[in-house]
Formats: sequence, structure tokens, C-alpha cells
Amino acid sequence: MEQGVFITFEGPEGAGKTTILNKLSDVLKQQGYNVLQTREPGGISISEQIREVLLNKDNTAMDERTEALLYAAARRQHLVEKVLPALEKGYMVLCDRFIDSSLAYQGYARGLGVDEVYQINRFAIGETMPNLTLYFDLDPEVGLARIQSNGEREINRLDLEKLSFHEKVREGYLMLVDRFPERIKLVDASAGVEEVLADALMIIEDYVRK
Ligand SMILES: Nc1ncnc2c1ncn2[C@@H]1O[C@H](COP(=O)(O)OP(=O)(O)OP(=O)(O)O)[C@@H](O)[C@H]1O
Ligand SMILES: Cc1cn([C@H]2C[C@H](O)[C@@H](COP(=O)(O)O)O2)c(=O)[nH]c1=O
Repeated sequence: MEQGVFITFEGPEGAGKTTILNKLSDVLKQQGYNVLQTREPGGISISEQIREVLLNKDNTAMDERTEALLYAAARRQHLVEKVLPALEKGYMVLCDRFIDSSLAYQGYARGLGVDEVYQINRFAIGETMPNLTLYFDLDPEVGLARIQSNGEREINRLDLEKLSFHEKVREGYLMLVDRFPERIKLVDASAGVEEVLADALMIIEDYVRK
């Protein structure tokens, strides 16, 4: 059977990844694709349990390397239990965050080192990298304000980091866009939802047409 396509969605807090992912899923299903929508950290029971530990606001004592290792562990389990079987069945897998989150948040913003964090993730994911990554670029102040005005979105441990941390996350992502221009495509997430959706859809359609 034909191998599927693995597409990941990245960006700082409140950039609109989940909003656009939900809409893209519907559009792509209507176009006839078998779509699996999932997220990191989480997506399956073990990884959702790790997510609770990672994002719990009370876990202020969490060491930075512990954090990086827990994200990688959640990623491994999610990959083998959910993502790889779907790709083997030919699905288009749309995943809210993947390795680039670890590179931007733990590697760059926490200062653990992008190459070091890449190495522990290679142990977790082996050769599996996304075919395509959409990076939703937004001023973190705007993203955090969006989250605060959304009454349904719980504020988590990472959201509570200083603005300077979130600015470094964005810097980290922009560095990754420069480093992997073939795989990572930038979407201007400051536009309205319909415009962002159209841009994201165009990037995916361009990719699958090739
Ligand atoms: N283009 C947009 N313009 C204005 N508001 C938006 C836009 N996209 C999403 N929002 C709103 O911003 C908030 C955050 O959106 P969403 O949850 O999709 O972001 P996210 O990138 O998944 O965030 P996080 O990764 O931090 O959970 C929501 O209230 C959503 O309705
Ligand atoms: C996968 C991954 C995620 N993070 C951070 C990014 C966010 O602050 C949270 C996840 O919350 P979301 O509402 O689902 O976006 O976790 C990270 O720091 N490192 C990672 O690898």
C-alpha cells in the first residue's frame, strides 16, 4: 500500500494551529483524503498522561532536561502507536506540533542546544521526519492575548513563561525555517482565519501535487 503523508503544524502559543488544523481536516476529507488529525504531546493515552505532567502548572520544579526527555518520550509512544500505523495505511497525518517544537522550545528557548535536543529526538523517532511542516508565525504577545481572551483554553505551565521566553521560541522557529526551507513553510498567522486557512491549504495542495 502507498505510504501516507506526514504534515506537522508548528508555532508559538495562540498562533491558530488548532483552529486551522480543524478546518483543514474537514476540507481535505471533503477532497477525498483519508485524514488522521492528532496532536503532541498527546494523541494517545500514554502520551496524554505525559502531557498532563508536562503542562501541569504546579510542576514548577521540572528540570529542563527532564522536560526535553518527557516530550521525546511522549513523541516516541505517539509515533509508534498512532502515526506510523496510519502512514503505513496511506493516511494523510496532520499533527499539531512535532520535533520542531522541541527544537524551538527546549533546544533554542531553554538553551539546551538545538543539536543536542535533535539527538535525543533522533533516538525517539529514528528516521521519521515530517514530509511538510507549516510554521504559523505570530508575534507572541498577540498569541498570548488571543489565548487569554479565549475563556475555554486552560493556561498551562509553558504559557506562564516570561514574554522573553516566548520571543525566543519564535526566534528559534525562524532559525529552523531558514535551516530547512524545503520542509518548513512559513504562514503569516496574523491574518484573519479564512486567509490563514487559504494559505495553509495552498501550501499543502502544492506539496501533494508535486
Ligand atoms: N487568525 C486568527 N485571528 C484571530 N484569532 C484567531 C486566529 N486563529 C485562531 N484565533 C483564536 O486564537 C485562539 C488560539 O487559537 P488556537 O487554539 O487555534 O491556537 P494554537 O496555535 O493551537 O494555540 P496553542 O498551541 O497555544 O494551544 C483561539 O481563541 C482562536 O479562536
Ligand atoms: C510538542 C512540544 C510542545 N511543547 C510545548 C508547546 C506548548 O506550550 C505546549 C503544548 O501545548 P499546546 O496547547 O498543545 O500547543 O507544549 C514543547 O515545549 N516542546 C515540544 O516538543
